[in-house]
Amino acid sequence: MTDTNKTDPAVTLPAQATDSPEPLLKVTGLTKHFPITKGLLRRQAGAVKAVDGLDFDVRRGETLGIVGESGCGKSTMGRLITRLLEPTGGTIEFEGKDITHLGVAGMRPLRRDVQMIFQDPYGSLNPRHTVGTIVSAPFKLQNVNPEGGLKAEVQRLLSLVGLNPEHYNRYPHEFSGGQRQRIGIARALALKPKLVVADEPVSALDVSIQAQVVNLLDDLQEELGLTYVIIAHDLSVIRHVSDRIAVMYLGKIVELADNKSLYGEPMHPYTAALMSAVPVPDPRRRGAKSGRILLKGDVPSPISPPSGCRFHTRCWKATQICATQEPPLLALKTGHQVACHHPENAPDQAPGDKPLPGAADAVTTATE
Ligand SMILES: Nc1ncnc2c1ncn2[C@@H]1O[C@H](COP(=O)(O)OP(=O)(O)OP(=O)(O)O)[C@@H](O)[C@H]1O
Repeated sequence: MTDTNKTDPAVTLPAQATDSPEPLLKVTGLTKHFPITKGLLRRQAGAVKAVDGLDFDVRRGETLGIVGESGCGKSTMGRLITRLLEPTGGTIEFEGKDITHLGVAGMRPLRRDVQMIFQDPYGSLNPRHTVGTIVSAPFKLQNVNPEGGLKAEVQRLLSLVGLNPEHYNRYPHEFSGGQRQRIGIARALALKPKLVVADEPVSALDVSIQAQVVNLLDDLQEELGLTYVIIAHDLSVIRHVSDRIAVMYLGKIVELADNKSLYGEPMHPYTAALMSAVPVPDPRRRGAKSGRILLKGDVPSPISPPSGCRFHTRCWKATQICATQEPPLLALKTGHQVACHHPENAPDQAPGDKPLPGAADAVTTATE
């Protein structure tokens, strides 16, 4: 089956307000430690520090991209802010209301406002249910009777995401990967949410289909005034969709900036390394000496992360202070925060500090 990215221009939902100065979501000191238990008595022997003190806002109408290597805590963060996971510490405020520890009943109205799109468009759809049943489910769960009837509303949503409304009675296996992700998007948008958290929404799709789904998300945002948090390990997807971007490393945000500033003048050495590893698509630049920074070694374990700056064990700029003092996330330029003692493209925060032995060998550089 072919995948189309056409949305029906006749179908619109009211746009949500985008001019309020209050952030839609505010996260302070957000932490999630998964306990590791041992023995018959399941004594706690340690913890996986998956998310370890995050501070950020999501503004109305924006797309905040979250990027970082596998295991840095992106999905855990997504599940915390949608309250699918209970945080260990910190606070989550949605429209100024503290929702950190709301129970099932308290969360009920919020379930309409905050929706999640998952990575695997097949695994997240029940194969025994028709598309009609899948997209109707949020209405039934929330006891919502749409004007004009449920079937008409579901068919309207299917056309909104570029699917044929006649396919209401088909099953997920009858659709392509991209179309299945569109079904997941229709389900997420059913109750007109204010915030949509998409965890790797295109990484399971063929590259040729990825752009179509990314463009659909873009179109729907404009049409419906949605606010997105998009989680991805792929820097080019994040660059394409995001207004602002948070870079995560081992459970922490190491850099947070607007798209242009982050890609134009990255400040954290980790961000610089991530970006220099992205292949250059422009054939004219392929032959140029781009000086790619190749990080050596693996990401350390989140069970016992390195002291001080968590990146210091892989950083070519690391000095004594990096091993002992955790750098705070500071705005070194307007709208550009970084947690680094020795940032790129900004004044050194600890000039004259002694380099750590072997730091210079933490990377190799490659020229193409
Ligand atoms: N339920 C859990 N119990 C124990 N550890 C967990 C649990 N969920 C996640 N983790 C661990 O927390 C850390 C962060 O995982 P998370 O899935 O949030 O990272 P990620 O950046 O989304 O990675 P990926 O892109 O591979 O999904 C990892 O070390 C992971 O093994």
